[in-house]
Amino acid sequence: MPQFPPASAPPALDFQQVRKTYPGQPQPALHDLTLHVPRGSRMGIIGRSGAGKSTLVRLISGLDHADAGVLLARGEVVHGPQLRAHQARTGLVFQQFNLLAQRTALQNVALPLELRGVPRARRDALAREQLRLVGLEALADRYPAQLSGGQKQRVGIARALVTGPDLLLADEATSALDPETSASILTLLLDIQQERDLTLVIVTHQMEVVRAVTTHVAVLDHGTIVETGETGTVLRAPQHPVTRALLGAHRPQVPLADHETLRHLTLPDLNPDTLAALARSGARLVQAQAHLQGVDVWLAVSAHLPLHLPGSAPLAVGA
Ligand SMILES: Nc1ncnc2c1ncn2[C@@H]1O[C@H](COP(=O)(O)OP(=O)(O)OP(=O)(O)O)[C@@H](O)[C@H]1O
Repeated sequence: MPQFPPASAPPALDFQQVRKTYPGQPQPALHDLTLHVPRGSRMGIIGRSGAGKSTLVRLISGLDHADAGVLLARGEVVHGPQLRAHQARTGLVFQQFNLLAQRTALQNVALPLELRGVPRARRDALAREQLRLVGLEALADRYPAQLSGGQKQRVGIARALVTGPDLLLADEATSALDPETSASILTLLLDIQQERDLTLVIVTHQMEVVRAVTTHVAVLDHGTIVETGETGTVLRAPQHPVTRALLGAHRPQVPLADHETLRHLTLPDLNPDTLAALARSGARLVQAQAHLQGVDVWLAVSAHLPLHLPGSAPLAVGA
């Protein structure tokens, strides 16, 4: 189980009743948005297209400000002089990498230090250290055009880390990558988060990203958080239709008998007892995928039988 600081420690981020309306727009892009990101957590923020994810990223990163409500970072209001301090402690990883084409990998990573006036020898040493951390030390002198998508993202991550942030914000960081590269980048982010004890906020439209790495999740829809909680809990028993729809996006296409319905569950594991209990309940295992929170299973269930699993009350059959 992940360890979090005592409840008295201020959350890494605390949004209270935040609203943001773009000029000329009748509807706010964000409204009544309340969100707590515990320190040391890995928070996934998920939502469909247009839900407000990019707007939220802009507020968290301090690139834009809210019209109403309060945004606290590490217990302090992000406003005025605090904004700079917040930005200095927040690393950003982007979907399109945002590397400068005319700079080498090393020079890209060193850029935030250069902007802060760190002397060259020192910034190059620090940038090289970050490149080593992401496994790219040997490619330090290559230009972005000479790197693969995954390598570019590793450079982007090294650049985000070079100033020593305590909060890392990854905005659709794996959306432009193929599944295998995406998995390796998520593993890297997870390793770094644990090694450096960072708070990681991952904004994504992909539920599999949430499943793979997060400890907590917040579901954004029409500019507000409609469901939030520990990832395992939300995945096991999603309460909001949007969460269920996002989870159901990977519903396997399998033929079902007339008396069967397809049921999705997240189980702590798939041990022989669980498998035997599924068989006794007349449930047919259609698909199983292991991830950090447990095992995601799709079952074909006989509509007239409740599901009995070890350690849980009988589960009604439903969508
Ligand atoms: N600069 C802008 N001016 C006016 N309206 C905007 C602007 N940026 C976003 N919006 C609107 O705000 C709402 C939220 O948009 P946002 O880009 O934050 O959503 P998103 O969840 O990031 O979507 P996507 O996944 O498609 O990128 C949408 O209705 C969008 O049309």
